[in-house]
Amino acid sequence: TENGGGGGGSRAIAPPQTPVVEELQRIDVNPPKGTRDFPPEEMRLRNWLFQNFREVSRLFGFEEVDFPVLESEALYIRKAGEEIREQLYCFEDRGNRRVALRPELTPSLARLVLQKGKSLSLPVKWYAVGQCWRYERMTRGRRREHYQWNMDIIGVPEVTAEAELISSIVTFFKRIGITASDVGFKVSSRKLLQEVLSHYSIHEDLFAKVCIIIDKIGKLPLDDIKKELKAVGVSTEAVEQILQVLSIKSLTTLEEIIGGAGEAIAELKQLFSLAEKFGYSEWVQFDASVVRGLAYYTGVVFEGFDRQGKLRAICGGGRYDQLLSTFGGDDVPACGFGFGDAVIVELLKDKGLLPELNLEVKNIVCALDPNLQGAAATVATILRDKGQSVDLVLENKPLKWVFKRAARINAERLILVGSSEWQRGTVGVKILATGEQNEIKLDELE
Ligand SMILES: CC(=O)Nc1cnc2ccccc2c1
Repeated sequence: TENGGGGGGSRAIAPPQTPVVEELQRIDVNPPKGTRDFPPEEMRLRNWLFQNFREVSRLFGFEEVDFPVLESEALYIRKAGEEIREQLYCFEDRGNRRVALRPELTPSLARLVLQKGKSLSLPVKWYAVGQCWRYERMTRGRRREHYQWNMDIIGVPEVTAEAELISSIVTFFKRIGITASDVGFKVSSRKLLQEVLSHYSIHEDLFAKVCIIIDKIGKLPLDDIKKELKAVGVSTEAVEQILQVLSIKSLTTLEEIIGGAGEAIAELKQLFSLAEKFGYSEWVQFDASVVRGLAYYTGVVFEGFDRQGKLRAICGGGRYDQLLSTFGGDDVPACGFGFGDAVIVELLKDKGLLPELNLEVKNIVCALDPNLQGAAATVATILRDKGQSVDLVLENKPLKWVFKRAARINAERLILVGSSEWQRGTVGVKILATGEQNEIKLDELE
């Protein structure tokens, strides 16, 4: 054995064991329930999507960050009855620590901001593209993982931050061919709800719970919503008033009902005026029913929706000014969004906008007889050192096989290493699209 068995001594040599041939069960070749593999074609689409996420983040001057997919469960223990909490993919590790596969990226980002503390100069503009997890009963047959693009601005209290974030998503949509007639953004503010609740002197700490219940409007019968609201202590009158405010679709109507004195209206007016200046007015609309399903939002909230109403929300985000302080940090304003990799692909399919992405190899290099395999490797390296992609044929294959492979990998050129050419320092170059073939000196190959 490599590490040298113990030799010597008078010990008898053990009789050879009849090798125990385990019953070699074929493993399950499918990935775990609710998860996906990314074979080449799917991986090309995912890379295309992520390259667009990253290019937009670059255009907006954001820096990329990343965090472990495994986090302390404590990051996600919020008592507002969120679905994301019910479906937490959590467990106790061998060190008896309560850990979780992250269901979202924002808490990790907040943790890193706190970790960096005073060494960070604000505003911080960070983005991340990461896999997020949930554990839900497979009865619903939904996925247990997806990738999210997150963009966050830490340290800016004004709604210019939210306007900037929405602009970045509009920029992304435009890059991939989605227009304002395909999707829009419903925009509101949780401060509206806060004003209504405080008008009914409903205590602050009910606020998050009420938001989570209200986020289920459209997913649960209205009666269930009313029951849940009453169960947490909202009076019948307050429930009616809340539902009435939530049905408002115009800022002017809203002002008539709750007056223009509050912060919520002022911020929303400023946001819509900024939308004008950014040039994405036709993408955004006020809709008081948007509250989003995460407990930590405190102000403006928004979500991207498909105007045909066929799909779930494409993306969503908002202001979370208290999250860092709930983690024990200073009061630092923050806002951000999450953009999942699933609904957007369904939308692109519906709109016929999925890109045609094929493997592209410039050269396929093959030796015309086995003792030229080394020469072929030399040619491959010359081309690769020039930055050209090469599929080097690694075994002695008939030309018929090589042509078939060349077609499959979309090779532009076939480089043939033959003995008489090699003797005179040349190779055969066949342009596969036209069939044109020339003999080229090795040092003139480009
Ligand atoms: C449409 C879809 O796959 N949604 C999805 C899939 N996996 C998740 C995992 C964690 C949190 C949210 C998730 C959401």
